[in-house]
Amino acid sequence: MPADHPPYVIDQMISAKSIAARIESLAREIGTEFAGTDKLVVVGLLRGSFVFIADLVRELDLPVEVDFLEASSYGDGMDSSREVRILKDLRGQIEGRDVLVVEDIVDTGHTLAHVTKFLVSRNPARLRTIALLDKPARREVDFKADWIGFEIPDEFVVGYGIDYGQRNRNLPYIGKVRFTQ
Ligand SMILES: O=P(O)(O)OC[C@H]1O[C@H](OP(=O)(O)OP(=O)(O)O)[C@H](O)[C@@H]1O
Ligand code: HPA
Repeated sequence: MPADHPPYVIDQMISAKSIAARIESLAREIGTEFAGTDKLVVVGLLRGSFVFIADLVRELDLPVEVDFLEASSYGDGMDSSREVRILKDLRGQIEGRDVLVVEDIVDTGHTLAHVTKFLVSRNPARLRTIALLDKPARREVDFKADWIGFEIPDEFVVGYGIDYGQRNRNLPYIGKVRFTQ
C-alpha cells in the first residue's frame, strides 16, 4: 500500500538519451577493466538498480553472470534509517570471482558501504562498484564508487528504477521531486 505523500510533480533532470549515452561509455571502461576475465558476476542491488543493470549488462561485451542482492534502508520516505538490512542474499558463490556491484544511487553512502563490506568478507578475487548517480553533498560515510554515471545536487530523485514511496520506478528518465504545497 503506497504511503500518503504531499502533492508533488517531477521535473526531468537527466533524459533517457543522456543515460543511454553515458551507459555506453561506462560499459567501455568496464570492458577494459575486466578484459580477459571469464568469471565476472554482475550483482544488482534490488530494487533500485533493476533498470540500470538491465541496460548496463546489454552493453557489456564480456561473459557475465547476473545475480541480485536486496538491501533496504529507506522504507517509503525520503530519509535513510542508516540501518541497512539485507533482505535477499545472492544465489551464487563469489569467492575467487570478479564482482561488479551495480547500484542506482549513492546518497548517504550507508547502503553501498555496508554491502561492499558484506561481499568482501566472502573473498571475491576483485570487487568493483558502479552507481548511476552520486549525491556527494549528502554523504555520511566515506564511500566512493569506482564508476559514477552522473554527479547530482542534493535533490530527491526518482525514475529509471528509483522510487519515492515505491512509485515512479518506471519513468524512463531521472527526475527530481518538487512539492507543490
Ligand atoms: O546511500 P544511501 O543513503 O544508503 O542511499 C542509497 C540507497 O537508497 C535506495 O534504496 P532503498 O533503501 O530505498 O531501497 P530500494 O532500492 O528497494 O528502493 C537506493 O536504491 C540505494 O540503494
Ligand atoms: O534521491 C533519492 N531518491 C530515491 N531514493 C533514494 N535513496 C537515496 N537517495 C534517494
